[in-house]
Amino acid sequence: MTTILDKILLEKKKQIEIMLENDVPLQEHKITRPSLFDQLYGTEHLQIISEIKRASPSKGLIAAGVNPVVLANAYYEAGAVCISVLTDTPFFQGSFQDLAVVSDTVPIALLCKDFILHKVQIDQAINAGASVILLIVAALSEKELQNLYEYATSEGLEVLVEIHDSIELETALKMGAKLIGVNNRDLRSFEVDLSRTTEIASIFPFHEKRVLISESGIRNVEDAAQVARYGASAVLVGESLMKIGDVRATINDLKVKRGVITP
Ligand SMILES: O=C(O)c1ccccc1NCC(=O)[C@H](O)[C@H](O)COP(=O)(O)O
Repeated sequence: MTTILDKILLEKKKQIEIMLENDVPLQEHKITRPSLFDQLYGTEHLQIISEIKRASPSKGLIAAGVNPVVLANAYYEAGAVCISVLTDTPFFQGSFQDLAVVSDTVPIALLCKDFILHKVQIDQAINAGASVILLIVAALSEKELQNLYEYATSEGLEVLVEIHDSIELETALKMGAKLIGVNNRDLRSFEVDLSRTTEIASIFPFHEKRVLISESGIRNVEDAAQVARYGASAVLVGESLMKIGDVRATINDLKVKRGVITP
């Protein structure tokens, strides 16, 4: 059966062909944004990676007309540790233009949230001002993952490696990932389950100086508290923040105290 992830990756390959034909060169760059890892490692309180998300395959339109500059400023002033910008257009209605305007607006860590399969996308992310990229274990072979990871870090980026189960955790650990995100959403079935984070947390090597991030499906302070209790350093939140009126109060509420417990 063809899943949504298969469809996204197929479309992404077509976009990569076009990017390669257009040959946009990597610009001279020096990444000066604060390190996401440094801010998350050992944090006492859960930190918030706030996402700009206009639409999604699971929810359709969320906030199509959002102004990314206004929202990025609100996230920054509310104390988000990082802003995640979805740059995929066909499925999320985002763009590298969104990333570039957010980059011009805020000085904090900036995540290019896309389905990266080729280094040309990493070049685009850098050109648009990202300091962090996402690599999804389920979308790449181990060799591709390693090559893209090494290329991104050699260009000064941090890499958030996204996993969904213990086998993918093994892959991420083997390649030396320091920032590891558990996606609570199954990208094939859309099912969201926060116990993905608690299960991974129970086998996560916190003592090895690695950071665990819980991604997707965080709707309220109870959800935040659940993943924080198990040692997550940050949550990546999209839809709930896009729909909420008071971003400042919500981000503040989500910054609950962390603790590492064994389930
Ligand atoms: O959000 C989706 O429907 C989706 C479907 C298929 C692949 C990826 C998808 N989302 C990307 C993300 O990882 C989320 O935008 C991010 O973690 C925030 O999730 P949420 O807070 O649940 O909006």
